[in-house]
Amino acid sequence: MFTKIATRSFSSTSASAYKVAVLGANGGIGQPLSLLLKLNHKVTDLSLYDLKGAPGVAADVSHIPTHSTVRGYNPENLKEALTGADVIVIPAGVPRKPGMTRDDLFNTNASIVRDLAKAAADHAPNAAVCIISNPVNSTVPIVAEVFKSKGTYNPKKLFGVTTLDVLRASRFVAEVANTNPVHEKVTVVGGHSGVTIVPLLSQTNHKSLDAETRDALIHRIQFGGDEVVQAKNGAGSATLSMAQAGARFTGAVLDGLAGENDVVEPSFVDSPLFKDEGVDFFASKVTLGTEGVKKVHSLGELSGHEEELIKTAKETLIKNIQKGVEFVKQNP
Ligand SMILES: NC(=O)C1=CN([C@@H]2O[C@H](COP(=O)(O)OP(=O)(O)OC[C@H]3O[C@@H](n4cnc5c(N)ncnc54)[C@H](O)[C@@H]3O)[C@@H](O)[C@H]2O)C=CC1
Ligand SMILES: O=C([O-])CC(=O)C(=O)O
Repeated sequence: MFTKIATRSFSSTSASAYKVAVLGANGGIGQPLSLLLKLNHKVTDLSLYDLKGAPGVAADVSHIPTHSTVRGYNPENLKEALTGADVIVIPAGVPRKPGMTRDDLFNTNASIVRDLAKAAADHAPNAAVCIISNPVNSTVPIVAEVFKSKGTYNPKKLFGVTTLDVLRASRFVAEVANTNPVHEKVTVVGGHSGVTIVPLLSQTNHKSLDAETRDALIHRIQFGGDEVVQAKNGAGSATLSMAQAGARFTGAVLDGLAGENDVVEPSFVDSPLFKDEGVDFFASKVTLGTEGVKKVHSLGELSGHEEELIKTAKETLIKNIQKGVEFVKQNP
């Protein structure tokens, strides 16, 4: 069979030439994420950093013949890893084991994310920063506080990556409705843990599911991470699906930076939607542009049931966000 291979031309002066740094690149997410980013033609400089092992991942990934340079860095070269980065993706930190909540990761991951945020603020203050490390509802506010303390906070350039919830929603809704998940688009809003994850099924073609089916579907989307944690049985949490989610979200940020039109993905961002109620960060659809966040979309029309879910999500989010802010105040 003859397969037509698409050819593209590249120029080193192209407006679509970006340095992307992955912090935690030797991890379960970091490795496949680095692979997928090597396949993104907008990434011309892929910078892989970890406490150890990143040079090995870089050597491996660098043999893939796409038009990018790949370099691996150990802690003594963190500055070099970050300098000139347009986008920084952070999957550094420990994952869950069965029986743990994402919040149980706070004690370990808060300081990891704080320290990486300090380095990012010092060496790449204009980069878009995409946070994967859990608990996202708290680690994103931690990064914001660190950048504020250094006078470099740009709310348009900080993102909590909630794309895995979007992928799961597409997959799980398709399983219930017996449709092709590729065509299922579900907006997921709120945050990234349990009840803070709110899929807006009323805005899909599946608004008339009976209450029992709907509730089971929503529960599966909210607790999809637990399915993987339990199946991996102590060996970690989602890595491969998360790498795909992270690559998709990073790709969308790059598309936005490159000035492409109508780049829209849900993300947990510094949001005006519920600030007057004390919820400073909230995930909703975001249009991505050359300066990062171009527009934070409102939630649109909600069912009464979704209104209730959002109310519950906000109560937990306020506490999760406050915990991150307090952590930086107490442990600057
Ligand atoms: N946002 C989301 O949807 C998801 C988030 N996660 C979170 O992503 C994080 C990473 O998960 P995995 O890759 O499975 O864990 P992992 O343990 O396999 O990898 C983590 C990597 O981070 C590195 N690391 C630790 N401290 C570091 C530091 N100070 N600087 C640089 N690198 C450092 C480790 O050396 C390791 O290579 C966890 O917190 C997990 O909960 C996981 C799945 C989905
Ligand atoms: O469940 C976890 O701990 C990892 C995660 O965030 C997810 O899979 O959504």
